[in-house]
Amino acid sequence: MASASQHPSRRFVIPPTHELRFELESPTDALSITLVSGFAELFGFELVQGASYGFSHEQRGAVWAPGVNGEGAEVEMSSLSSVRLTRSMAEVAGGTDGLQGRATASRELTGCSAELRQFAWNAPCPVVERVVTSGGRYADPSARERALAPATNASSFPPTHVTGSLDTVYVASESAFSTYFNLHLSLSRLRLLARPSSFAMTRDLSQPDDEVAPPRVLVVGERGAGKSTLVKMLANWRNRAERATCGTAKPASGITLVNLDPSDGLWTVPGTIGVVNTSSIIPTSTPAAPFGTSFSSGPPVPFPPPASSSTSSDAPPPYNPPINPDSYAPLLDPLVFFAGHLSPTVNEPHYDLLMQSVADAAKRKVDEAGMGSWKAGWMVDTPGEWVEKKGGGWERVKAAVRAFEINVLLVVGTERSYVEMSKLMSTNKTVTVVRVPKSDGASDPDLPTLSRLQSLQTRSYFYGGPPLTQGLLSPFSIIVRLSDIRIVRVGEVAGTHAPDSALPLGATRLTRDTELVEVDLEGPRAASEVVNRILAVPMAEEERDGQEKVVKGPVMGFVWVSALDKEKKKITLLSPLPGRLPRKTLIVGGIDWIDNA
Ligand SMILES: Nc1ncnc2c1ncn2[C@@H]1O[C@H](COP(=O)(O)OP(=O)(O)OP(=O)(O)O)[C@@H](O)[C@H]1O
Repeated sequence: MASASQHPSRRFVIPPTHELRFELESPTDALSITLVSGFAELFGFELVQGASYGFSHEQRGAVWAPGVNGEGAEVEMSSLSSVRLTRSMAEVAGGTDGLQGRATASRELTGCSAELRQFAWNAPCPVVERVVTSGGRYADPSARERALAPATNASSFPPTHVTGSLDTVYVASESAFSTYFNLHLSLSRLRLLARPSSFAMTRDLSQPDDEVAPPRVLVVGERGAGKSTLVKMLANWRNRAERATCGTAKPASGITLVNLDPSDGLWTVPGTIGVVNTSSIIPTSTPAAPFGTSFSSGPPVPFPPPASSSTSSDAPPPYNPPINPDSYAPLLDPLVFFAGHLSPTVNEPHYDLLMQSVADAAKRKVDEAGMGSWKAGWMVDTPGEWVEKKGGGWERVKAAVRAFEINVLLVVGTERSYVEMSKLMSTNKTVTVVRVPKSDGASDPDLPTLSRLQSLQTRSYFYGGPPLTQGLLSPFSIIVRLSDIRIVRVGEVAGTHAPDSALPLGATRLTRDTELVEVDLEGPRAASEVVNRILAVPMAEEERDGQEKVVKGPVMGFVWVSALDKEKKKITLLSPLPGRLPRKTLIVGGIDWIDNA
């Protein structure tokens, strides 16, 4: 095993309220940061001294020294090349032998110091073993052999080579985080002042409706302005404060987070929106799971899989999970809705229905979670397109303000957007429009990066990982008779029907955008419509609950179509769970994925 002393380190000093920004430029790069002394946090997640935090998959981030007791920070970085690792990156990164020594030395010199190490691995995702039980059947017998064969070096994890250098690391003096923290303090004050109405407390009709609402925040801003990061920081700060004050007698209450951007793929796969109530403090390690993961895809396996994965002498050693459990994305229990497309504009009527369903679900979650959660309010993250008037973005903002009973509209970024949003809300006296600056470190990833990330998110849903955040999952390949399922889409495929303006005078369209349209699985276009597509499994059962609930209700999970055999009238699906599909009706959208593991 490569020891820590083999990796020379560089140190950076972070003065109080400054940020150390880093950016992993290649999908094969990885980095670990160790806080050696002092106080520092990463997007609201406090770093523990001596513990090692890993980053992967083109993650960008910033270690912020909040300036506790006026102290700054010192950061040490190691840039490695062509070093051969024999154990997992996390284990090397987590090795504390050399680091503790530096910590002591460093603490004497300055208030805080941290250490950065960069790694790279050959394969972005680990494939150590896929377990096949009697419940799972492989359509192609060789697929089973392939799946059971030990992973080859070409696609192995742990990493075998370390290359590259940490070029994109710098200390930034202009940080927006102090402003963000002040915003958190203002929101905390609103939470303290919040009071349910006397009527709601007593159910006595003679009591007035004198509610003082908690902060219900809608965050808007251009793509890559740092909206999701801001939501995460505000949620982490709130949850840290709640944990610090609630004591041990009762569990900490959560805050409700809503994501309305289908391209984010926050908790499951891209193409979804959803809501979660959480008291977790969310770490940052990979953009594939920026807000934790959902366990709807099966239990994570945070321990090494059985030794069968390394029977051959060439096989890599078994997967070792990160030593530092704090770097795991926490398991959350989100309610997820399938929009089916990466942009809300593809089928707006359907998206609007889903947004209303998410709003109803958020209110229900808050009611169920108790007074602490009610006072925490909620934070709603939105797609970047919404700051633009063209494309109906502003209409969506207004609709979201109504649906989520928003009282704080947070504009991240330009003054122009702030002025426009203020005008938009000028008639709504209950909404306060607040502008916060965009962090210079936040930026919109380019399209290839985005599509790599979206593919990784889908892969993580089925297989688990990425390695620094989660254990390994074992999806099943199942074969289903075409007569046993009904694949539907919501509305016609975009672009295949004439616009309303082109219809003859007085004529209306036969299929509405919110109606289920069955895909003819034996028709000539069937393969192009479903193969390599993600299908959502709705919670509602079409025959029992009706179409409407399928269209606007939440989903219980996803399967992926790997093959369609029209002659044998069978379809092959990759499913997180073995056995029969829980629903006959499956919803297809436009989310493609190739399983190139
Ligand atoms: N201060 C910072 N330093 C370095 N990187 C940052 C900083 N703030 C945000 N980032 C990074 O910038 C990228 C974009 O941030 P984020 O996803 O929060 O933006 P967004 O506005 O939600 O984007 P979108 O509209 O595409 O969802 C992310 O990779 C995030 O980690």
